[in-house]
Amino acid sequence: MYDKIIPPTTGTKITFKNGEPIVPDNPIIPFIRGDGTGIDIWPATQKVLDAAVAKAYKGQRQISWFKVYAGDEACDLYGTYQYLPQDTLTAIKEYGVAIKGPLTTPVGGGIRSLNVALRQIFDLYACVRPCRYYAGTPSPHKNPEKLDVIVYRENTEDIYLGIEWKQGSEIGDRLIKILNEELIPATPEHGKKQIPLDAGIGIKPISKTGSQRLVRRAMKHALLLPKDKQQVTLVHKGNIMKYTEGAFRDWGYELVTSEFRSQCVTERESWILINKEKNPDISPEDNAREVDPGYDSLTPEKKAQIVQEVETVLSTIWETHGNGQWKAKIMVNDRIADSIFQQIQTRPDEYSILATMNLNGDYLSDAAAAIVGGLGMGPGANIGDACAVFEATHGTAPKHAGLDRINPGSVILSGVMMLEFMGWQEAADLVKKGLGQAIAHSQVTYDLARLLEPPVEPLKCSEFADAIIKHFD
Ligand SMILES: NC(=O)C1=CN([C@@H]2O[C@H](COP(=O)(O)OP(=O)(O)OC[C@H]3O[C@@H](n4cnc5c(N)ncnc54)[C@H](OP(=O)(O)O)[C@@H]3O)[C@@H](O)[C@H]2O)C=CC1
Ligand SMILES: O=C(O)CCC(=O)C(=O)O
Ligand SMILES: [Mg+2]
Repeated sequence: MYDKIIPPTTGTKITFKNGEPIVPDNPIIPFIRGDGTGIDIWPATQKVLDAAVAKAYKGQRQISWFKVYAGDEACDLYGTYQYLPQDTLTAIKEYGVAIKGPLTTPVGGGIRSLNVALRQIFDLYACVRPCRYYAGTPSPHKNPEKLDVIVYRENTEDIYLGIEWKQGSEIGDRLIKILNEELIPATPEHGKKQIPLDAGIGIKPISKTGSQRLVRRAMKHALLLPKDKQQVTLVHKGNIMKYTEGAFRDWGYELVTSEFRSQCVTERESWILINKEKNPDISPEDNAREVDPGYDSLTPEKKAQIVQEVETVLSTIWETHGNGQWKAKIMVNDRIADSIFQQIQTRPDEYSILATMNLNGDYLSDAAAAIVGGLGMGPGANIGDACAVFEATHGTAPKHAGLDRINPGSVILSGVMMLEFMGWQEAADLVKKGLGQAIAHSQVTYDLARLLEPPVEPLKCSEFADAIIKHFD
């Protein structure tokens, strides 16, 4: 079955039923060490996870690690350009849950991202990146503890599908010609616009299916959160990209108000309900005027549409959501992408789950990680219905590779997410406790040490792992 790797002789595989993992006490879990600082981070992570499982379950449970290859390490073993060997794909498919270090992607040419490829091959459509603060972590923000968000990033489409044509390529030039001469003139709303002849071209597909399955997962996650965190914000740039990002927002609202109708309220619905709660006799028109401040200058058609919206909300959900009942439901709102970057800094405690498309989510997860301590503190998971691959938000940080200095926190916390996904909460809690205590005692790697005031002597990557384990007790 495998060409160059041999699975562990002990352990069994994790299987999936209805999208949920069924986990034996001795699961086989494939891991990819990763390029660059993967060489430092992975051993530290494995040591911490093994120690936590051993302490939590006293031998009743353990992980059988299965080393699989991708990136530079794979080329060393399998040959030139064998960045993602079939063995690795077979192992991840077979064992269902895997964890990986970062993999290099060249800029401007060369191979396409192996990280993105894994997400697409296994249809890991939800990239889940929690950003929460551990007390004592230095941050450029005054109140970093106020940020506690989970980025839910659509992981398989958008510009990351990688359908692009280089400037000057034959097909790229043909496409521009067809667009300029046929398709754009045939679309009146585009007027006389033309694509510059020396442009590179990328395609940004955003599908209804892809958008709605991501939002569905985000909503299911919201239901598991404490009441005051039950909120999903649809993040988009739909004012500019109307039929991709704008459609994402509309499909998101469509999904939540159909599949989660009894469990959620949208922000606009809440305004309509509040208006009636404050003034039970308010007319639909006055209610519409309150909901849309520019109402009086709108066209008659637009006014009628908003009045209709008010009437529909009141006739369909007043009984179930009115008189304050909506406060106990998941709040679904939306924000334009550029504004959410400032909102998570100026009003962090107003947000919880941020559901968005691939590119926005990529940017937003690095930005949110920065607030709670930087890329050394940014874990992540790529989740599908039959497979999950856990990995940090950051990349290979090549200038630190092999120096035993990088912060392994993000991959360790990705391991925590994996343990939680497996239902091994006791082991996950031990790691969180150990990591939290290490940071609280200023036992940190260079990235956090340099920000502490006064600065402290940094621990090595491996020493940080040891400090975490010591703080299990
Ligand atoms: N999922 C994946 O595997 C990903 C892969 N990549 C790939 O990684 C490569 C390098 O990308 P690059 O843009 O440099 O981004 P990186 O995330 O690798 O690193 C950028 C900087 O972030 C800080 N940083 C990153 N990781 C850590 C950590 N664990 N602890 C502390 N600080 C950290 C370092 O800052 P400083 O030096 O200032 O301390 C580092 O120089 C590229 O090929 C990219 O495509 C990128 C993102 C995700
Ligand atoms: O695949 C890559 O090299 C970068 C991906 C990335 O930045 C991310 O997923 O956050
Ligand atoms: Mg990124």
